[in-house]
Amino acid sequence: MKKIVLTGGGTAGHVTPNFALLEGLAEAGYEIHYIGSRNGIEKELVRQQHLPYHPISSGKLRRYKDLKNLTDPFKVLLGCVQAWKVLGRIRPAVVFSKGGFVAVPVVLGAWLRRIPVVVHESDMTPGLANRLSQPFAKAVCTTFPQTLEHLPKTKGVHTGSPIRKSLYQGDAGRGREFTGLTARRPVLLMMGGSIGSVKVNQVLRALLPTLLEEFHVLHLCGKGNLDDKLEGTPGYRQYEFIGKELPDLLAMADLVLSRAGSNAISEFLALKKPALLVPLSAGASRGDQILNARAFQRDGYAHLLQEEELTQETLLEAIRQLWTDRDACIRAMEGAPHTDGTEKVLETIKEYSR
Ligand SMILES: CC(=O)N[C@H]1[C@@H](OP(=O)(O)OP(=O)(O)OC[C@H]2O[C@@H](n3ccc(=O)[nH]c3=O)[C@H](O)[C@@H]2O)O[C@H](CO)[C@@H](O)[C@@H]1O
Repeated sequence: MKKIVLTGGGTAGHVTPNFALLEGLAEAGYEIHYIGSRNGIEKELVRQQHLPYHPISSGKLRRYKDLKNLTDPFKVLLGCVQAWKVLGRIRPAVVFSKGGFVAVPVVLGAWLRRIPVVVHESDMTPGLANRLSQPFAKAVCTTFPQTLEHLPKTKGVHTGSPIRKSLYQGDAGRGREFTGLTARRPVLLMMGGSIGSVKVNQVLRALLPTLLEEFHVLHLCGKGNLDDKLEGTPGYRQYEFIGKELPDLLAMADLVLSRAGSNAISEFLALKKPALLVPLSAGASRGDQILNARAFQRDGYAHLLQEEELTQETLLEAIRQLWTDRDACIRAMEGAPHTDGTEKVLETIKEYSR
């Protein structure tokens, strides 16, 4: 039986797109394995998918410091040896990497074993792990067409972002049952990226008394960010991270307030959810979310509020403005050329499997 090793981790955005491929890979006859870190978010997410999980050592994730992401060279080297060994046991036909720091040793291990590697880059410009992986990959799939400019002509393939099928199967009724918010009122879903956003959380929470007069608010606030004082607030529900109920919560949502992580915004586009994006500032990141959000704003799929301009007043005004422009946003998204990269990524993987 043909085998495939999936890898990627550190934040959910480097993991969840892999899951969109599972059904198609199984249909194509691949036995699927996952290599991830010992303690990263990918471990628990992959366990929920019941896939064989092979943990390796990986350099510490020091976010936003670019090269320092890989400053633990010993652990990275150990990870390479471990990945090389695991790959020798599994002997996959191909490795698919969704990036993130754990992916680099796996890509190197695969290259040493002459196993073809396909990488996927979600952001407009390639992240550090993918920049390091690119020379060892046969192909680099991209969410945005503009990313091809940053890649060798022979390797870049614009595919779009793979979207999990389950996201299309959400049911608002089930969501209302789960949240207990049964009254008919517009629903604002706030998603701060897979780890939440302390900054947006604070402003949103300060604004709640006003917002709750107009909306129900579902708040995905990130691990460790629950606010006990707000438990029981009528019309408001907070969750650290939502797993299998996410499709139902998205189905309930009329508007989304979100960071501009590439996978999250690709999901809003695929589901035609008008979004107000507050991208992570360039000071706190390499600025990828700003580029993502600008592209979405330009195409009319979302509204943009810069973090530097985020106050209770601007947030309230921007939410109200999006509510007014909701139909125009949905129309723009309905006209988007293609919004789900699953099939194209699967084709690329099959093409390069040995
Ligand atoms: C802080 C940071 O480094 N962010 C980066 C990270 O974002 P991050 O890891 O937050 O990834 P995204 O926002 O792209 O995706 C988040 C994923 O988590 C899922 N989700 C989220 C909340 C929840 O409760 N349940 C759930 O399932 C979303 O549906 C989505 O699939 O990787 C992205 C893709 O490389 C980049 O664009 C972001 O800039």
